[in-house]
Amino acid sequence: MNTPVPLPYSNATLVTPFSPSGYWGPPTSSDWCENNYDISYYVAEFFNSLSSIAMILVGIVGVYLHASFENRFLITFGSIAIVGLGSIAFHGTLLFPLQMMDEVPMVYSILSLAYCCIENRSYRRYGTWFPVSIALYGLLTTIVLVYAGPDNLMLAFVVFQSSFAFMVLVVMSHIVKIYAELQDVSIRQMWKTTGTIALASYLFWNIDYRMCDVMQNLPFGLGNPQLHAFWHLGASIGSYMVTLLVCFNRAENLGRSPMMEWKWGLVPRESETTLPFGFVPSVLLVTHFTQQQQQHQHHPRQQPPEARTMSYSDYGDNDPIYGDDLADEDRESRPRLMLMGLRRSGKSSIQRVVFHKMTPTETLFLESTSKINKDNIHSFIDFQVWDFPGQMDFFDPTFDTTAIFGEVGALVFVIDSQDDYMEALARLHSTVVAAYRVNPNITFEVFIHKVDGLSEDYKIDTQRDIQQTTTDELADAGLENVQLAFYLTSIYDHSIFEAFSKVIQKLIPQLPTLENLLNILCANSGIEKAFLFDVISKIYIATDSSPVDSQSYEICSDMIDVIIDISSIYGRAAIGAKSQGYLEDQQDQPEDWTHQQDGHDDYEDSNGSHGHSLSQAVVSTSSRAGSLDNQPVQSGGNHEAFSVIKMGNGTVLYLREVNKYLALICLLRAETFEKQGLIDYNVHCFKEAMDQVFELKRAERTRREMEANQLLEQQQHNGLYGHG
Ligand SMILES: Nc1nc2c(ncn2[C@@H]2O[C@H](COP(=O)(O)OP(=O)(O)OP(=O)(O)O)[C@@H](O)[C@H]2O)c(=O)[nH]1
Ligand SMILES: [Ca+2]
Ligand SMILES: [Zn+2]
Repeated sequence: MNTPVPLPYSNATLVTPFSPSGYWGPPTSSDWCENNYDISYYVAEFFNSLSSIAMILVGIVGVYLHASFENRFLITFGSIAIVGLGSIAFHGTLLFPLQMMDEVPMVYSILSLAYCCIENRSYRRYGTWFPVSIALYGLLTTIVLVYAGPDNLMLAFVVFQSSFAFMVLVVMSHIVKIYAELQDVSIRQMWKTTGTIALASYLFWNIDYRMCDVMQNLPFGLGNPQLHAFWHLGASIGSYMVTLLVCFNRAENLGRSPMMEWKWGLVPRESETTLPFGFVPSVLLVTHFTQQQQQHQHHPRQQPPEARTMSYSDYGDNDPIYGDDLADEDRESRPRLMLMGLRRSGKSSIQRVVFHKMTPTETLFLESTSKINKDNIHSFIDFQVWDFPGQMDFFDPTFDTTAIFGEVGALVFVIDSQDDYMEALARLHSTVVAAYRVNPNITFEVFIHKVDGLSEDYKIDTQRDIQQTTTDELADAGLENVQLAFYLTSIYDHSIFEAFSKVIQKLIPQLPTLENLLNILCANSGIEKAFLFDVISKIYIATDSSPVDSQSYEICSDMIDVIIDISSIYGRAAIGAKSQGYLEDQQDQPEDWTHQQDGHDDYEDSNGSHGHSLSQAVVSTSSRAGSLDNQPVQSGGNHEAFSVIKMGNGTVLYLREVNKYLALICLLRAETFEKQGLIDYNVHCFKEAMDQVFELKRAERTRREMEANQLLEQQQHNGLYGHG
C-alpha cells in the first residue's frame, strides 16, 4: 500500500483486469478478477496472494498438531502448505510457470487426500498398484500441464480443471461413505460444516471467475469483494477440516479412541467437537493417536476392523481423571476398577456401600445408572471406580473397547444370583472376550451378588454352576488361560468388603512388602492374624500370609465400626485429613448423589469439618462376654488411635492407627497379650516401617520398591525383638 512506486495504470484497471502490468510484466497465466498491480507494483493480485497465506498456515498447523500421526496425513497437511506457497507465487506474478507451482501441488494434494480416504481401513484394501497408479495420475497431469505451456493456456486450464475435478469427485464419493457410517452426532455435524464451507468457497470461485464484470461494477460504489481471496480462505479451512476428519475416521477404524480437541483456543472446552461458524482463533486437532498406540496395531488380538469408537466424554461429564489438574503420570499410575453387569445387578449399590458408607437399605432407592460414573478414591492408594450403566451395550459399535479396557486394572462383573443368571453369564462371557482381546493384563473378578437371599447350600451350588459354565465357555472360545476369580457377595454383610479387599489388593504394588512386614510382626509378637485396614472403606489392603477366615475379618471390621462410633460419641474434636480425601470425592459425584448419604457428614462440628478420626478413639473396651479391662491408654502424645478389646473366648483385638488412612488390627491370644510392652514396641516399629513405605510412595517407583525392601531387612535385623 505504501509503495513509493507510482501506479500508472490504477485508473485503467477499473475497465479491464487484463490491461495493467507491473514488476512481473504482463500476465502469462490465467488472470483473475482482482485488478492487477492495484495495490503494489510488485504484487499482481494482492488480495489473492495475501489470502493464500491461510493455506500455508493450516498446512503447517496440521503437520505440527498431528506429528505423531501416520505419514500420509502429514503429507496431506503438508501439501496444503505447498499449494499455499505456489498460490502466492502464482497470484503475485501471474506467470505461467508459477501457475504450475500452484496447480501441480493441488493435484498431488487431492491425490494424497484420496489415498487417505480410500485406504482408511485397519487392513489394506488395495495392493501396491493403488498408490502407484495414484502417482502415475499425478505424473501424467504434470506432464500434460507443463507441455501445454503458456501457449496453450486453455488446454492447460482444462486439463488441470478436469484432472482436479475428477479427483474431487472420487474423494467426495468416499466421504459420502464415511459420513454414512458415522454415529457420533458432533462429528457428523463437523462434516456438514466442512461441506458447507467447501461449497460456499467453490461458489465464490465461480462467481469471481464467471461474473467478473458484475463484481467489478457493483452498485452503490461497492468495490470488488475479492471473492477469489475468500475462496482461498474457505479452501484453507475446508481442506484442513477434510484432512482432519479423514484422519479421525482412520483413527477410529484402527480402534484408537480419537477425540477432537480445541488447541490454543479461546473456545471453551465444552464446545469441543462443535464447530462454531465465527472466526474463533482456535484450531481443531485429532488426539489419541500416538506412536505408542500405533504399536498396538500390530498386536494379533486386534479389534475387528470395522469397530467404531467414541470418546469417553460422550458418556458423562464428571470426568475428573481427565481434568487438567492431574499430571499425565498421575492418570496412568492410578489403577482403574470397572463395575459391570446387567441392569439392577447391584453395581451402584456396591460402589455406594463400600466407598460412600451408604447403608444397604438406602440402596433400594438408587436409580438406574445412565452413564459411566467415575469415582476417584483418594486413600492409601489413589484409584478409580467406574460404575457402568447396566443397559450399556458395548457391542454397540460406538463403544470404544480399546479406550475402556485399555487401562483397566480390574474388571468386576456383578451377577444377580437371585435372578435367572443365564443372560448375565452370556454377557460375562462376551465382556471377558472383548476385554481380554484389548488388554490381557486385566484381572477379572466375578461377584456372585445378592447371596443374602440364598441358603448356604444353594450358594455353593450357584457358585459351582456359574464357575463351571463360565470356564467351559471360555475354554471353548480358546481362552482357557484367562483367570477369573469368583466371590459370593452381598451388601448386607461383610462379604462385599472382603471381596473388594481381595480385588483391591491385586492392584497394590506394595502388597508383597506390606505382607512381609505383617509376617515379621506376627512372627515376632505372637500375633495370630494381622490386618491392615483402610479405615473408611473397611477394605483390608494387606494381611499376613496365614489364611484369612471370614470370621476374623468380620470381627476386625466390626471393631473399626465400634471405634468410630465411640470416638464420634465421646471424642468431640474432629478430624482431619482422613475423611478429607473422601470428601473430595463428593465433588466428583453426580448431582443425584447428595452429601447426606455419607455417614461421615453426620458428625459435623462447629468448625465445619466432617467426620471423626480414629485419633479420638483412645479407648479400651471389652466385648459382651469379656471382662472389663481398664488399660491405661498410652498414645505417646501424638493422638493416635489405640484400642484393645478383650473377648470372652480369650482372644484379644488390638487396634493401632498406622497413618491417616490405615489401621492395624491384630488378633491374638490373651496369654500372648500379657507381654503387651513387647507387642506395643513391635507395632511401633511396624508403624515406622509403614510410614516409610508410604512416604516412599512419593519417590520414584523403582527406587521405592528397593528402599522398602532395604527397610524391611533393617527391621529384621534390629527393629523387632523376638517373642518370648
Ligand atoms: N438383596 C440384595 N439386594 C441388593 C444387593 N445389592 C444391591 N441390591 C439391590 O439391587 C437393586 C439394584 O441395585 P443397583 O445398584 O441400582 O443396580 P445397578 O447394577 O447399578 O443397576 P443399573 O444402574 O440399572 O445398571 C437395588 O434395589 C439394591 O438395593 C444385595 O447384595 N442384596
Ligand atoms: Ca487479475
Ligand atoms: Zn487462487
